[in-house]
Amino acid sequence: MTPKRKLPYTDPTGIAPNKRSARSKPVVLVDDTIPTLNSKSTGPVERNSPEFDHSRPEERAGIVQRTFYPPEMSNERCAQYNANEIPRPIEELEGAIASTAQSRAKITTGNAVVFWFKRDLRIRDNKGLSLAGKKAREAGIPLLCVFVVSPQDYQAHLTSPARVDFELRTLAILKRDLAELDVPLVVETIVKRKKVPEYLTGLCEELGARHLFCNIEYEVDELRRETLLTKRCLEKDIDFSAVHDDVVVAPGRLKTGTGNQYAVYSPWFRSWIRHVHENPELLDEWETPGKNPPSARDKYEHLFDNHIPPAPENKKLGDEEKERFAHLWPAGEHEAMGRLSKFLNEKIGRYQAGRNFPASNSTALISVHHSAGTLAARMSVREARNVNNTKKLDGGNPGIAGWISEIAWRDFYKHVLAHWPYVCMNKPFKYEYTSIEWEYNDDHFDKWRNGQTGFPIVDAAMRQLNHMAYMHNRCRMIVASFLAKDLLLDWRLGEKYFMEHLIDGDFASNNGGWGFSASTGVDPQPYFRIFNPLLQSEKFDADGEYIRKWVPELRDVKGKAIHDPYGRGEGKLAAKNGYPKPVVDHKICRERALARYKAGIGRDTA
Ligand SMILES: Cc1cc2nc3c(=O)[nH]c(=O)nc-3n(C[C@H](O)[C@H](O)[C@H](O)COP(=O)(O)OP(=O)(O)OC[C@H]3O[C@@H](n4cnc5c(N)ncnc54)[C@H](O)[C@@H]3O)c2cc1C
Repeated sequence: MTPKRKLPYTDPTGIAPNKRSARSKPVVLVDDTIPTLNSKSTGPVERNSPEFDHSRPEERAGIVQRTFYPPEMSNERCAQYNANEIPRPIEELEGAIASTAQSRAKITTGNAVVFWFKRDLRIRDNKGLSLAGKKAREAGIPLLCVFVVSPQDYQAHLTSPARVDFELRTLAILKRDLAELDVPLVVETIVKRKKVPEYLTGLCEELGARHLFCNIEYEVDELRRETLLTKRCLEKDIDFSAVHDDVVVAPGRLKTGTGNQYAVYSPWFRSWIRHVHENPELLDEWETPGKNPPSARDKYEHLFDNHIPPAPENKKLGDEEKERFAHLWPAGEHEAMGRLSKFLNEKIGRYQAGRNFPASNSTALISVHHSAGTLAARMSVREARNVNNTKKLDGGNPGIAGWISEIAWRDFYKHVLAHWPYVCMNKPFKYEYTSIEWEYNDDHFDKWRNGQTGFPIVDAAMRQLNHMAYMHNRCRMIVASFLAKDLLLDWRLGEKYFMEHLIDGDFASNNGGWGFSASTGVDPQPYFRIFNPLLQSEKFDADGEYIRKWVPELRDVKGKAIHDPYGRGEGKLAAKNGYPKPVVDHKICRERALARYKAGIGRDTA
């Protein structure tokens, strides 16, 4: 192990130690005195000492959830993935699909075809469902659908209660729509996530189904589960088909001239555009399944009777929250289509000019639908192209081209996740940044999450998140940068908080966004480019409209002082209304972050 050096420390509060109040006293977020699962020593060890077990704070802060996962992966193993020395979960799944293809093709149809819904909660333009429907129609047998509620998966994936509620509301709509096609939707709660494959094979056996279809999810656990299912199903004479649907272009299809994966968005995007132009069928709509034979109603009456369960105990919302989220985020694919058409008809032309300004209401507010799969990304790109004056995805109206390029970001981050699977195992894409010394300061983290940092743009954004389970993209970047660079808190604390609160929480996009902001991700932006929250605020919320909406204590602050009331002569008014002073000094923090990043990176590359 490389010896840890003492790190330069500058107090970011800018207050002399003897003048610090109890409020600014740092409190560790993790308890260093409790021995860890893999620690040999029993007493506390200095963070900078060579014996310090770096997995401890991560585990105690709940970043590495040891109930479900092993300790943090080593840099050596990340390097092995990058050197193609160990197979990636996506390669294992694709390998299992290919190696079983011949045997699976010989399986004759049984009494029914089953489709397993996951994060693809729609009937329209759903590839896996469409293929399942086609198989059933050709064999003249019914299509049956299933969704598994897995409380452990919700816990392991940090799914927010708002999102669980959205999914359950969507399932009720989906069940009703499928019933109109005489297709039942079974919604079953399986407490232990490891039991899901067994439940699915058991269900197929019980129903006499020999074909099970689903769409692929790109997180590691899910890819491994589907690999296992491919083999287990075959042992039971069931053909399990997992297909690419969540993205426009499947991961692994775009390669650089030297045959490598792209790790930078711009060249990847040019390649994505070229690929879709050359393969326009990628945007074609998948056929909606037809009606089941009339006998299905009677035969599967018990399946139609099945009810949508309430949210699991650990993901329940209060009554007021339930009402608020149902009002803000109506569920289901009809709502998604309605939102999409309204955006395309009324707003997309202004998208490029307005998308960075949080008060301008210029974006589609559609991410929850892409994320829960109530809307296919493919459908969004196709419909946007259809309202343009060219078939070129990167031409014509700049608003349309710009919007399509944002959806491409979503594809990009899924490609990154599939090719660099360790990002799903708590490691940064730039794994050599693992040794950066992060803070685990309770007080700072509390202020950040509650919108009490004294930086108006940061506080407005965090309050938007806490109220709406959503935050504008520009603000996501600002608060993420503030957490990682100004507070120097472990960026994974912020990543986790986002997942636990966003209704549109999506592992790949969230991880990608946090990696971008903390400079630990795929983006080539160097760590020394640090967002200045004041400049961001002045540039993207010049009139303070967004701040005034979310921070009522500052509603009466006039002019430019809204961005920094204590620094611009409105401190008295802010203090009278209970608005806090800045928790840190940005200039000092900037220097501290530069030193820490430099030291951390140096430590691992030394
Ligand atoms: C730190 C951070 C965390 C994020 N976490 C998530 C997340 O958990 N889930 C999520 O869906 N998005 C996430 N994003 C991306 C982005 O902020 C949201 O997708 C966007 O704000 C959604 O609003 P909209 O639907 O109005 O987007 P629009 O601007 O209308 O964009 C259209 C669609 O394109 C996709 N998209 C847009 N921007 C991005 C982007 N930067 N990365 C990936 N996809 C994008 C979304 O599906 C979005 O619905 C994150 C960004 C950052 C910086």
